[in-house]
Amino acid sequence: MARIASEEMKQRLKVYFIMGSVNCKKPPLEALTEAIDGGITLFQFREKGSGALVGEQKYELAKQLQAICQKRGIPFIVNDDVELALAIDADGVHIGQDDEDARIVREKIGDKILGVSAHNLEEAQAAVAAGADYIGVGPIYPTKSKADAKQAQGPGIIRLLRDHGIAIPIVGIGGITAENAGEVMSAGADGVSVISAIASASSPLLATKQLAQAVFNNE
Ligand SMILES: C=C1C=NC(C(F)(F)F)=NC1=N
Ligand SMILES: [Mg+2]
Repeated sequence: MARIASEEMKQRLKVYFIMGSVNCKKPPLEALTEAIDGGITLFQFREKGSGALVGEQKYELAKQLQAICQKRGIPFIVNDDVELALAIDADGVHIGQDDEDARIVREKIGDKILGVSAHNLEEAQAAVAAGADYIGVGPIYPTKSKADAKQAQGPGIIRLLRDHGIAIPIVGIGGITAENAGEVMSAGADGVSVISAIASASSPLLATKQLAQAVFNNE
């Protein structure tokens, strides 16, 4: 299997749903099914925060969510946990600046998708050099989903990266909703990623449709 092409990565990043059991109003399997029906293009399993599952329970939930994604042709990305990603043969991993070094992770996962969080130009340049397939840039707006989130930077950070020649696929993250997704895309992002906008919606199906509409109206 070869590395994912940049163009395909950009298409996959359009409507990127990130979720774990602690984020969901509905049962996780239901929330994911509705999000897929609503048009997400990529999924990340992020089992993190107080009350998150660990060990066997985390493994089982990952397998169940992965099975739903595989049936519907949605790539399955695992956050942080490279060993879990390898154990279940996930489609990729996402790592932050405080996780394992991106170069080491790239060696471990071969041609699987590698996403790296970046908060500034230096981190973005380092992620490109390490062989990332995409970078997650943010938090764009204030977020409640990540307890240790950095200061929100606004969509201008994405424009700054593009103006400084960062051409790698970029997904914005942090407090993104159907209302502000358009300006994130206009700033030069290839897509938007969300947790609570879909996971805590009373209708993840409707929330996803509205978010997808905002993204595709501003491609
Ligand atoms: C902290 C994160 C930052 N960005 C992303 C993504 F949207 F996938 F790029 N995922 C994360 N878990
Ligand atoms: Mg991390």
